[in-house]
Amino acid sequence: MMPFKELVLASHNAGKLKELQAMLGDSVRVRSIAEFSTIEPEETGLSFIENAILKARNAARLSGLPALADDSGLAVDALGGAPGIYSARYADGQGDAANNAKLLHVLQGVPDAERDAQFVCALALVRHADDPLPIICEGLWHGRILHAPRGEHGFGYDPLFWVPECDCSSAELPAAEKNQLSHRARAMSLLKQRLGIA
Ligand SMILES: O=P(O)(O)OP(=O)(O)OP(=O)(O)OC[C@H]1O[C@@H](n2cnc3c(O)ncnc32)[C@H](O)[C@@H]1O
Ligand SMILES: [Mg+2]
Repeated sequence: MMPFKELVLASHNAGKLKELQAMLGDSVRVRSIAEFSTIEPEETGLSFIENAILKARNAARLSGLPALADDSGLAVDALGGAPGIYSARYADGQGDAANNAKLLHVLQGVPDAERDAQFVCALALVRHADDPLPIICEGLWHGRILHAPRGEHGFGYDPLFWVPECDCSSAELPAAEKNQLSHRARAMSLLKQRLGIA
């Protein structure tokens, strides 16, 4: 049993919200942070975990509810792990298409064998804004950066992320399949185990 009936999802990203909601199912009543505020907190942490905690605390403070936050991104080996925690801001806040264009540009001429990457997801759950023991779960998804976008599903960097085990990009995977395999799916599966709702 989920230890509470209701929680707020601390994300302003529609793609993430859809995936998280699908993964949580009806285990808990999910509220959106958009009901409480449209202002996004500054992500000042140096790690996915710090940023996830910061977003969860902010949402719990605004809503008075337990809060679940997701901080995620793409770490490219050839770029020393960039864009990493800066994935959303890679092209200075110009959005997904600009982020993808920049990534393709900086990887121009890099051969397939050197295009390994992983999606990273850190989930943080706080019971209240000052929770001294947030629950943290992480998930990784290994793949490779394509030379051109493929597929229409998903969001963010999905059209550039080749998934070797599926022989397609993550934007070519139907939502239900991505939600079984992704970095977010792995982190959520661990969270459900921790909460005893697996
Ligand atoms: O912080 P919130 O409000 O949750 O929304 P955000 O979009 O700013 O989220 P992050 O700060 O965690 O940044 C995540 C970045 O990584 C990308 N990303 C994360 N998960 C992804 C996925 O499953 N598929 C494609 N791109 C993903 C996403 O597009 C963003 O550019
Ligand atoms: Mg963000």
